[in-house]
Amino acid sequence: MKILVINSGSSSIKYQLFEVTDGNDEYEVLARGQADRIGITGSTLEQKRSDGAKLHRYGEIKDHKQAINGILEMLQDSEKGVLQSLDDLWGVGHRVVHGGEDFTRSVRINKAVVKAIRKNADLAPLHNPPNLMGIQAVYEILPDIPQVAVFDTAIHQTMPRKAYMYGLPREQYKNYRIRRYGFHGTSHGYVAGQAAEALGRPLRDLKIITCHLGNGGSITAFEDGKSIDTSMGFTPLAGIVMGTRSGDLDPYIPLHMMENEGLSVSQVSAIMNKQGGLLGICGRRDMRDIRSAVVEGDREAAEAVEMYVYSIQKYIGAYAAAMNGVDAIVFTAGVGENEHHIRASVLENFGFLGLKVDVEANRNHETVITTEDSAVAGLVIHTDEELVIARDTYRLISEVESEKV
Ligand SMILES: Nc1ncnc2c1ncn2[C@@H]1O[C@H](COP(=O)(O)OP(=O)(O)O)[C@@H](O)[C@H]1O
Ligand SMILES: CC(=O)OP(=O)(O)O
Ligand SMILES: [Mg+2]
Repeated sequence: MKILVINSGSSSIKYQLFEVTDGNDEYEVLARGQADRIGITGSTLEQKRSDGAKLHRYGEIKDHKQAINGILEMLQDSEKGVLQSLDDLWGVGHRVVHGGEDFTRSVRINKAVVKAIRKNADLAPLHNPPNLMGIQAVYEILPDIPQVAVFDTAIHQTMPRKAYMYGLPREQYKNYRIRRYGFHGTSHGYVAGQAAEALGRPLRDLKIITCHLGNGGSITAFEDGKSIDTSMGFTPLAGIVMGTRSGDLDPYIPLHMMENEGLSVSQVSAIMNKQGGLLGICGRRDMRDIRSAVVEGDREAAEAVEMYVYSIQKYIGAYAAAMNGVDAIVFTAGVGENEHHIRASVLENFGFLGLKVDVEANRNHETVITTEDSAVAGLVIHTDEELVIARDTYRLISEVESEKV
Protein backbone atom coordinates (compact mmCIF):
# COMPACT_ATOMS: atom_id res chain seq x y z
CA MET A 1 0.00 0.00 0.00
CA LYS A 2 1.44 3.32 -1.04
CA ILE A 3 0.97 6.32 1.20
CA LEU A 4 1.96 9.82 0.13
CA VAL A 5 2.71 12.26 2.95
CA ILE A 6 2.65 15.98 2.26
CA ASN A 7 4.20 18.28 4.87
CA SER A 8 3.61 21.89 3.95
CA GLY A 9 5.68 24.33 6.00
CA SER A 10 5.61 28.06 5.54
CA SER A 11 8.60 28.06 3.18
CA SER A 12 8.84 24.47 2.01
CA ILE A 13 6.88 21.34 1.17
CA LYS A 14 8.50 18.10 2.19
CA TYR A 15 7.03 14.84 0.96
CA GLN A 16 7.66 11.14 1.21
CA LEU A 17 6.13 8.17 -0.53
CA PHE A 18 5.93 5.13 1.76
CA GLU A 19 5.22 1.47 1.02
CA VAL A 20 3.45 -0.12 3.96
CA THR A 21 2.94 -3.84 4.27
CA ASP A 22 -0.17 -4.96 6.13
CA GLY A 23 0.34 -6.31 9.61
CA ASN A 24 3.83 -4.99 10.33
CA ASP A 25 5.07 -1.62 11.44
CA GLU A 26 7.52 -1.16 8.58
CA TYR A 27 7.40 1.90 6.44
CA GLU A 28 9.69 1.66 3.46
CA VAL A 29 10.49 5.03 1.89
CA LEU A 30 10.21 4.74 -1.91
CA ALA A 31 11.01 8.38 -2.56
CA ARG A 32 11.39 11.61 -0.71
CA GLY A 33 11.58 15.16 -1.90
CA GLN A 34 11.29 18.80 -1.11
CA ALA A 35 10.17 22.04 -2.66
CA ASP A 36 12.31 24.67 -0.97
CA ARG A 37 12.43 28.48 -0.79
CA ILE A 38 8.84 28.80 -1.99
CA GLY A 39 8.01 32.42 -2.73
CA ILE A 40 11.62 33.70 -2.64
CA THR A 41 14.52 33.60 -5.08
CA GLY A 42 16.35 30.36 -5.80
CA SER A 43 13.38 27.98 -5.40
CA THR A 44 14.22 24.33 -5.89
CA LEU A 45 12.32 21.08 -6.33
CA GLU A 46 14.22 17.89 -5.65
CA GLN A 47 13.27 14.24 -5.44
CA LYS A 48 15.34 11.22 -4.53
CA ARG A 49 14.18 7.67 -5.17
CA SER A 50 15.28 4.90 -2.78
CA ASP A 51 17.73 3.56 -5.40
CA GLY A 52 19.38 6.99 -5.53
CA ALA A 53 17.82 8.24 -8.81
CA LYS A 54 17.47 12.00 -8.46
CA LEU A 55 15.33 14.66 -10.09
CA HIS A 56 16.03 18.41 -9.77
CA ARG A 57 14.12 21.41 -11.03
CA TYR A 58 15.17 25.00 -10.58
CA GLY A 59 13.25 28.16 -11.33
CA GLU A 60 10.61 30.18 -9.58
CA ILE A 61 8.04 28.40 -7.41
CA LYS A 62 5.70 31.23 -6.58
CA ASP A 63 3.31 29.41 -4.24
CA HIS A 64 2.43 26.10 -2.64
CA LYS A 65 -0.05 25.15 -5.36
CA GLN A 66 2.63 25.31 -8.03
CA ALA A 67 4.90 23.29 -5.76
CA ILE A 68 2.29 20.53 -5.27
CA ASN A 69 1.73 20.24 -9.03
CA GLY A 70 5.50 19.94 -9.56
CA ILE A 71 5.69 17.24 -6.88
CA LEU A 72 2.88 15.17 -8.41
CA GLU A 73 4.64 15.38 -11.81
CA MET A 74 7.97 14.28 -10.35
CA LEU A 75 6.39 11.27 -8.63
CA GLN A 76 5.07 10.14 -12.04
CA ASP A 77 8.23 10.95 -14.02
CA SER A 78 8.57 8.27 -16.69
CA GLU A 79 12.28 7.68 -16.04
CA LYS A 80 13.03 8.56 -12.43
CA GLY A 81 9.56 8.60 -10.90
CA VAL A 82 7.99 6.05 -8.55
CA LEU A 83 4.35 5.93 -9.59
CA GLN A 84 2.90 4.77 -12.89
CA SER A 85 -0.16 6.81 -12.07
CA LEU A 86 -1.59 8.59 -9.04
CA ASP A 87 -4.20 5.80 -8.92
CA ASP A 88 -1.47 3.61 -7.39
CA LEU A 89 -1.80 5.59 -4.15
CA TRP A 90 -3.72 3.94 -1.28
CA GLY A 91 -3.93 7.05 0.89
CA VAL A 92 -2.57 10.53 1.43
CA GLY A 93 -1.59 12.04 4.78
CA HIS A 94 -1.29 15.77 5.30
CA ARG A 95 0.27 17.91 7.94
CA VAL A 96 -2.30 20.46 9.04
CA VAL A 97 -1.00 23.18 11.29
CA HIS A 98 -3.98 24.56 13.21
CA GLY A 99 -6.65 22.20 14.47
CA GLY A 100 -7.87 24.56 17.20
CA GLU A 101 -9.84 22.69 19.85
CA ASP A 102 -11.73 20.84 17.11
CA PHE A 103 -9.05 18.18 16.79
CA THR A 104 -7.14 16.51 19.57
CA ARG A 105 -5.93 13.73 17.30
CA SER A 106 -5.54 12.85 13.61
CA VAL A 107 -8.69 12.36 11.50
CA ARG A 108 -9.93 11.13 8.11
CA ILE A 109 -10.62 14.17 5.94
CA ASN A 110 -14.19 14.84 4.85
CA LYS A 111 -16.15 18.01 4.03
CA ALA A 112 -16.71 18.86 7.71
CA VAL A 113 -13.00 18.51 8.44
CA VAL A 114 -12.10 20.77 5.51
CA LYS A 115 -14.60 23.32 6.80
CA ALA A 116 -13.06 23.23 10.28
CA ILE A 117 -9.53 23.61 8.87
CA ARG A 118 -10.74 26.59 6.83
CA LYS A 119 -12.34 28.07 9.96
CA ASN A 120 -8.98 27.92 11.72
CA ALA A 121 -7.13 29.46 8.75
CA ASP A 122 -7.24 32.99 10.19
CA LEU A 123 -5.25 31.71 13.13
CA ALA A 124 -2.47 30.26 10.97
CA PRO A 125 -2.40 32.41 7.83
CA LEU A 126 0.98 31.12 6.60
CA HIS A 127 0.03 27.47 7.07
CA ASN A 128 -3.59 26.36 6.93
CA PRO A 129 -4.12 27.87 3.44
CA PRO A 130 -1.17 25.89 1.93
CA ASN A 131 -2.29 22.79 3.86
CA LEU A 132 -5.75 23.17 2.31
CA MET A 133 -4.21 23.68 -1.14
CA GLY A 134 -2.52 20.30 -0.78
CA ILE A 135 -5.74 18.58 0.28
CA GLN A 136 -7.67 20.29 -2.53
CA ALA A 137 -5.05 19.49 -5.19
CA VAL A 138 -5.20 15.78 -4.30
CA TYR A 139 -9.02 15.85 -4.10
CA GLU A 140 -9.27 17.39 -7.58
CA ILE A 141 -7.15 14.66 -9.12
CA LEU A 142 -8.24 11.71 -6.96
CA PRO A 143 -11.65 12.49 -5.45
CA ASP A 144 -12.11 9.03 -3.92
CA ILE A 145 -8.74 8.52 -2.28
CA PRO A 146 -8.81 8.52 1.55
CA GLN A 147 -6.97 11.51 3.00
CA VAL A 148 -5.90 12.01 6.62
CA ALA A 149 -5.05 15.20 8.51
CA VAL A 150 -2.42 15.18 11.25
CA PHE A 151 -2.45 18.33 13.35
CA ASP A 152 0.48 20.29 14.78
CA THR A 153 -1.73 21.33 17.67
CA ALA A 154 -2.89 17.85 18.81
CA ILE A 155 0.01 16.85 21.09
CA HIS A 156 -0.15 20.11 23.04
CA GLN A 157 -3.70 19.41 24.16
CA THR A 158 -2.09 17.88 27.28
CA MET A 159 -0.96 21.30 28.56
CA PRO A 160 -2.40 22.23 31.97
CA ARG A 161 -4.81 25.15 32.12
CA LYS A 162 -2.24 27.36 33.86
CA ALA A 163 -0.07 27.05 30.73
CA TYR A 164 -2.74 27.49 28.07
CA MET A 165 -4.96 30.18 29.59
CA TYR A 166 -4.10 33.83 28.98
CA GLY A 167 -4.62 36.61 31.49
CA LEU A 168 -7.77 37.82 29.75
CA PRO A 169 -11.42 37.91 30.85
CA ARG A 170 -12.75 34.34 30.96
CA GLU A 171 -15.34 35.06 28.23
CA GLN A 172 -12.53 35.34 25.71
CA TYR A 173 -11.81 31.66 26.21
CA LYS A 174 -15.39 30.55 26.77
CA ASN A 175 -16.85 32.36 23.77
CA TYR A 176 -13.92 32.58 21.36
CA ARG A 177 -11.54 29.79 22.44
CA ILE A 178 -8.70 32.26 22.85
CA ARG A 179 -5.97 30.20 24.50
CA ARG A 180 -2.51 28.82 23.82
CA TYR A 181 -2.58 25.93 21.32
CA GLY A 182 1.07 25.38 20.39
CA PHE A 183 2.40 23.98 17.11
CA HIS A 184 5.06 21.68 15.57
CA GLY A 185 3.57 19.02 17.88
CA THR A 186 4.26 16.12 15.53
CA SER A 187 7.93 17.09 15.44
CA HIS A 188 8.30 17.85 19.16
CA GLY A 189 6.65 14.56 20.13
CA TYR A 190 8.76 12.53 17.71
CA VAL A 191 12.13 14.00 18.70
CA ALA A 192 11.33 13.83 22.43
CA GLY A 193 10.65 10.09 22.00
CA GLN A 194 13.81 9.59 19.93
CA ALA A 195 15.90 11.51 22.48
CA ALA A 196 14.61 9.31 25.33
CA GLU A 197 15.52 6.26 23.26
CA ALA A 198 19.01 7.63 22.56
CA LEU A 199 19.48 8.23 26.30
CA GLY A 200 18.15 4.74 27.10
CA ARG A 201 15.52 6.03 29.51
CA PRO A 202 11.70 6.10 29.42
CA LEU A 203 10.32 9.42 28.16
CA ARG A 204 7.96 9.68 31.15
CA ASP A 205 10.96 9.78 33.55
CA LEU A 206 12.67 12.67 31.75
CA LYS A 207 12.34 16.44 31.73
CA ILE A 208 13.05 17.36 28.11
CA ILE A 209 13.11 20.68 26.28
CA THR A 210 12.77 20.32 22.51
CA CYS A 211 13.83 23.17 20.20
CA HIS A 212 12.25 22.94 16.74
CA LEU A 213 14.19 25.56 14.79
CA GLY A 214 13.05 25.78 11.17
CA ASN A 215 11.68 28.74 9.26
CA GLY A 216 9.10 28.82 12.01
CA GLY A 217 10.41 27.76 15.38
CA SER A 218 9.10 26.72 18.76
CA ILE A 219 10.31 25.33 22.07
CA THR A 220 8.38 22.70 24.07
CA ALA A 221 8.75 21.38 27.63
CA PHE A 222 7.99 17.67 28.19
CA GLU A 223 7.35 16.32 31.67
CA ASP A 224 5.90 12.87 32.49
CA GLY A 225 6.00 12.19 28.74
CA LYS A 226 3.60 15.04 27.95
CA SER A 227 3.84 18.54 26.52
CA ILE A 228 3.34 20.84 29.52
CA ASP A 229 4.13 24.15 27.82
CA THR A 230 5.25 25.49 24.45
CA SER A 231 6.40 28.82 23.08
CA MET A 232 3.89 29.30 20.27
CA GLY A 233 0.47 30.39 21.37
CA PHE A 234 -2.97 31.09 19.95
CA THR A 235 -1.22 31.30 16.56
CA PRO A 236 2.25 30.31 15.26
CA LEU A 237 3.33 33.95 15.59
CA ALA A 238 4.26 33.79 19.27
CA GLY A 239 7.51 32.70 20.94
CA ILE A 240 11.03 32.95 19.59
CA VAL A 241 12.20 35.20 16.73
CA MET A 242 11.59 33.30 13.44
CA GLY A 243 12.38 33.56 9.71
CA THR A 244 9.68 36.14 8.97
CA ARG A 245 7.67 36.15 12.20
CA SER A 246 8.31 38.54 15.05
CA GLY A 247 7.79 36.09 17.91
CA ASP A 248 6.76 37.58 21.26
CA LEU A 249 5.84 41.27 21.31
CA ASP A 250 4.32 43.60 23.82
CA PRO A 251 0.66 42.96 22.95
CA TYR A 252 0.02 46.69 22.67
CA ILE A 253 2.42 47.11 19.73
CA PRO A 254 -0.01 46.06 16.95
CA LEU A 255 -2.71 48.29 18.45
CA HIS A 256 -0.26 51.18 18.55
CA MET A 257 0.72 50.59 14.90
CA MET A 258 -2.95 50.71 13.89
CA GLU A 259 -3.65 53.84 15.93
CA ASN A 260 -0.43 55.67 15.21
CA GLU A 261 0.38 54.66 11.64
CA GLY A 262 -3.23 54.14 10.49
CA LEU A 263 -2.51 50.59 9.39
CA SER A 264 -5.24 48.00 8.81
CA VAL A 265 -5.47 44.64 10.56
CA SER A 266 -4.16 42.83 7.47
CA GLN A 267 -1.26 45.27 7.09
CA VAL A 268 -0.22 44.78 10.69
CA SER A 269 -0.64 41.01 10.35
CA ALA A 270 1.65 41.06 7.29
CA ILE A 271 4.28 43.09 9.16
CA MET A 272 4.31 40.63 12.06
CA ASN A 273 3.93 37.37 10.07
CA LYS A 274 5.70 38.01 6.78
CA GLN A 275 7.98 41.01 7.16
CA GLY A 276 9.21 40.52 10.70
CA GLY A 277 11.63 38.16 12.42
CA LEU A 278 15.08 37.67 10.91
CA LEU A 279 13.87 39.13 7.61
CA GLY A 280 12.73 42.33 9.29
CA ILE A 281 15.91 42.70 11.30
CA CYS A 282 18.51 41.96 8.62
CA GLY A 283 16.71 41.60 5.26
CA ARG A 284 17.24 37.84 5.05
CA ARG A 285 15.10 35.02 6.38
CA ASP A 286 17.15 31.93 5.57
CA MET A 287 19.81 31.05 8.13
CA ARG A 288 22.19 29.92 5.37
CA ASP A 289 22.02 33.39 3.78
CA ILE A 290 22.32 35.05 7.19
CA ARG A 291 25.40 32.97 8.06
CA SER A 292 27.12 34.06 4.81
CA ALA A 293 26.25 37.69 5.54
CA VAL A 294 27.69 37.42 9.08
CA VAL A 295 30.92 35.99 7.64
CA GLU A 296 31.09 38.99 5.28
CA GLY A 297 30.82 41.33 8.28
CA ASP A 298 27.15 42.36 7.96
CA ARG A 299 26.29 43.91 11.35
CA GLU A 300 22.53 43.66 10.96
CA ALA A 301 22.84 39.94 10.23
CA ALA A 302 25.03 39.51 13.33
CA GLU A 303 22.45 41.34 15.42
CA ALA A 304 19.66 39.16 14.01
CA VAL A 305 21.54 36.03 15.07
CA GLU A 306 22.14 37.46 18.55
CA MET A 307 18.45 38.23 18.97
CA TYR A 308 17.46 34.80 17.66
CA VAL A 309 19.78 32.98 20.04
CA TYR A 310 18.74 35.14 23.00
CA SER A 311 15.05 34.45 22.41
CA ILE A 312 15.74 30.69 22.42
CA GLN A 313 17.86 30.89 25.58
CA LYS A 314 15.08 32.70 27.43
CA TYR A 315 12.55 29.94 26.67
CA ILE A 316 14.94 27.17 27.65
CA GLY A 317 15.62 28.98 30.93
CA ALA A 318 11.91 29.48 31.56
CA TYR A 319 11.05 25.83 30.92
CA ALA A 320 13.92 24.54 33.07
CA ALA A 321 12.40 26.63 35.86
CA ALA A 322 8.83 25.52 35.01
CA MET A 323 9.86 21.86 35.38
CA ASN A 324 12.21 22.47 38.32
CA GLY A 325 15.03 20.98 36.25
CA VAL A 326 15.91 19.63 32.83
CA ASP A 327 17.55 16.36 31.77
CA ALA A 328 17.92 17.00 28.05
CA ILE A 329 17.80 19.82 25.50
CA VAL A 330 17.04 18.63 21.97
CA PHE A 331 17.66 20.50 18.69
CA THR A 332 15.78 19.69 15.51
CA ALA A 333 14.51 21.02 12.11
CA GLY A 334 16.44 22.97 9.44
CA VAL A 335 18.44 25.27 11.70
CA GLY A 336 18.51 22.99 14.76
CA GLU A 337 19.94 20.07 12.79
CA ASN A 338 22.36 21.95 10.55
CA GLU A 339 23.64 25.09 12.27
CA HIS A 340 26.20 24.08 14.87
CA HIS A 341 27.09 27.73 15.54
CA ILE A 342 23.54 28.43 16.64
CA ARG A 343 23.44 25.37 18.90
CA ALA A 344 26.77 26.28 20.47
CA SER A 345 25.67 29.88 21.09
CA VAL A 346 22.36 28.78 22.63
CA LEU A 347 24.00 26.25 24.95
CA GLU A 348 26.75 28.66 26.03
CA ASN A 349 24.48 30.06 28.75
CA PHE A 350 23.59 26.76 30.44
CA GLY A 351 26.89 26.17 32.16
CA PHE A 352 25.07 27.21 35.35
CA LEU A 353 23.00 24.01 35.03
CA GLY A 354 26.17 21.94 34.66
CA LEU A 355 25.77 21.55 30.88
CA LYS A 356 29.07 21.03 29.03
CA VAL A 357 29.17 21.16 25.23
CA ASP A 358 31.37 18.65 23.39
CA VAL A 359 32.68 21.07 20.77
CA GLU A 360 33.78 18.38 18.31
CA ALA A 361 30.57 16.35 18.59
CA ASN A 362 28.52 19.51 18.07
CA ARG A 363 30.52 20.54 15.02
CA ASN A 364 30.00 17.06 13.56
CA HIS A 365 26.25 17.13 14.23
CA GLU A 366 26.47 13.98 16.36
CA THR A 367 23.38 12.79 18.24
CA VAL A 368 24.77 13.65 21.69
CA ILE A 369 26.61 16.99 21.67
CA THR A 370 27.48 17.25 25.36
CA THR A 371 30.33 15.60 27.29
CA GLU A 372 29.83 12.43 29.33
CA ASP A 373 30.03 14.33 32.61
CA SER A 374 27.53 17.01 31.50
CA ALA A 375 24.63 17.33 33.99
CA VAL A 376 22.21 18.06 31.15
CA ALA A 377 22.37 16.18 27.84
CA GLY A 378 22.30 18.13 24.56
CA LEU A 379 21.07 16.21 21.52
CA VAL A 380 20.57 16.71 17.79
CA ILE A 381 17.70 14.61 16.46
CA HIS A 382 16.54 14.59 12.86
CA THR A 383 12.81 15.19 12.85
CA ASP A 384 10.56 12.91 10.81
CA GLU A 385 7.12 14.45 10.77
CA GLU A 386 6.38 12.47 7.59
CA LEU A 387 6.85 9.09 9.27
CA VAL A 388 4.51 10.03 12.11
CA ILE A 389 1.94 11.23 9.55
CA ALA A 390 2.30 7.99 7.53
CA ARG A 391 1.69 5.89 10.65
CA ASP A 392 -1.47 7.81 11.56
CA THR A 393 -2.67 7.70 7.94
CA TYR A 394 -2.22 3.94 7.79
CA ARG A 395 -3.93 3.39 11.14
CA LEU A 396 -6.94 5.56 10.36
CA ILE A 397 -7.52 4.19 6.87
CA SER A 398 -7.08 0.58 8.04
CA GLU A 399 -9.62 1.10 10.85
CA VAL A 400 -12.27 2.16 8.35
CA GLU A 401 -11.31 -0.61 5.90
CA SER A 402 -11.61 -3.26 8.64
CA GLU A 403 -15.04 -1.91 9.68
CA LYS A 404 -16.19 -2.50 6.08
CA VAL A 405 -15.24 -6.20 6.18
N1 LIG B 1 21.87 22.63 5.38
C1 LIG B 1 21.47 23.69 6.10
N2 LIG B 1 22.37 24.48 6.72
C2 LIG B 1 21.97 25.55 7.44
N3 LIG B 1 20.69 25.92 7.61
C3 LIG B 1 19.77 25.18 7.01
C4 LIG B 1 20.11 24.03 6.24
N4 LIG B 1 18.98 23.51 5.79
C5 LIG B 1 18.00 24.30 6.26
N5 LIG B 1 18.47 25.29 6.99
C6 LIG B 1 17.74 26.36 7.66
O1 LIG B 1 16.52 25.82 8.03
C7 LIG B 1 15.44 26.72 7.69
C8 LIG B 1 14.29 25.92 7.15
O2 LIG B 1 14.00 24.90 8.05
P1 LIG B 1 12.81 23.90 7.78
O3 LIG B 1 12.72 23.03 8.98
O4 LIG B 1 13.03 23.23 6.48
O5 LIG B 1 11.62 24.97 7.70
P2 LIG B 1 10.07 24.90 7.44
O6 LIG B 1 9.65 23.47 7.63
O7 LIG B 1 9.55 25.81 8.49
O8 LIG B 1 9.84 25.41 6.07
C9 LIG B 1 15.96 27.65 6.64
O9 LIG B 1 15.54 28.94 6.92
C10 LIG B 1 17.48 27.52 6.76
O10 LIG B 1 17.91 28.68 7.42
C1 LIG C 1 3.78 26.04 12.69
C2 LIG C 1 4.97 26.49 11.93
O1 LIG C 1 5.52 27.51 12.23
O2 LIG C 1 5.42 25.70 10.93
P1 LIG C 1 6.72 25.90 10.00
O3 LIG C 1 7.88 25.95 10.91
O4 LIG C 1 6.74 24.68 9.13
O5 LIG C 1 6.55 27.19 9.29
MG1 LIG D 1 8.78 22.48 9.19
